[in-house]
Amino acid sequence: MSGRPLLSVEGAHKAFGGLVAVKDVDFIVKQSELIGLIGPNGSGKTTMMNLISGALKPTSGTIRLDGEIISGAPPQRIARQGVARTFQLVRILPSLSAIENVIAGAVFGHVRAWGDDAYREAEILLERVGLGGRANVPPGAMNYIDQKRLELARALASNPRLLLLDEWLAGLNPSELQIGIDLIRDLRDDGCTIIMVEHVMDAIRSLCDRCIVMSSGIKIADGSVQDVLSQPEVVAAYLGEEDA
Ligand SMILES: Nc1ncnc2c1ncn2[C@@H]1O[C@H](COP(=O)(O)OP(=O)(O)OP(=O)(O)O)[C@@H](O)[C@H]1O
Repeated sequence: MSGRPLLSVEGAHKAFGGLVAVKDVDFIVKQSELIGLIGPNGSGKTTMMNLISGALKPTSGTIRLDGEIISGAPPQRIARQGVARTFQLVRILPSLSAIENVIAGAVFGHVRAWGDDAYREAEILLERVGLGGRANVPPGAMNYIDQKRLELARALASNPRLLLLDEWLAGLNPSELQIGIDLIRDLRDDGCTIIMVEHVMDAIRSLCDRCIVMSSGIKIADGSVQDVLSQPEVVAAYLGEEDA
């Protein structure tokens, strides 16, 4: 992948008291890459996403977005700088309609849009994620995959430079999973830069340019999916895990 570096993580370290969740992790994500961040349960993947999005401040280390330091900044500032995310447990505003949720993403994000412009863009995004014609539906009346689609549309509404997907495919049935994979593939093909934390290995295999493997807070592998998944240390880390 020949793009320029968009995200650089240098010596990222996060301790919760005596527990080190992320230990001196370094990696670079280039423009338009789709990176899988994988590893066994409790290996530090979500903590790493939280360090990038600003939900957590690193104990030490530096994270840069397009050369600018973002580590330690509040999450709303990092969102404005162009990092959008979805959460392991869907977070949408239940009292707002679908389209209002998407507009909220546009208002607080990287490329801010207001009024009619925001409405039109939100309609396009709803269409894009497969929710065309459902602008006025309250999220509570949607099934799980549609809520996931909505959260993705909200994240995309800010026109992010970097999209973080935290187990976005979790909990989908096999046919929904294929829809979800196709949707992420479309984003990738449009040049979106994405880090996806995922346990669904078929999705990692079919979507990712590269994957980074964490185990006990340490980055143990970084490379093409095929190479990484055949490394003995990675196999050992997954031993006993369902997806190994
Ligand atoms: N806020 C917190 N306070 C204390 N410990 C935490 C906190 N957040 C995470 N941890 C611990 O840090 C370690 C890494 O957790 P993390 O959620 O980052 O792992 P993960 O790889 O995302 O796991 P999973 O795949 O199960 O979601 C775990 O031991 C977890 O219990």
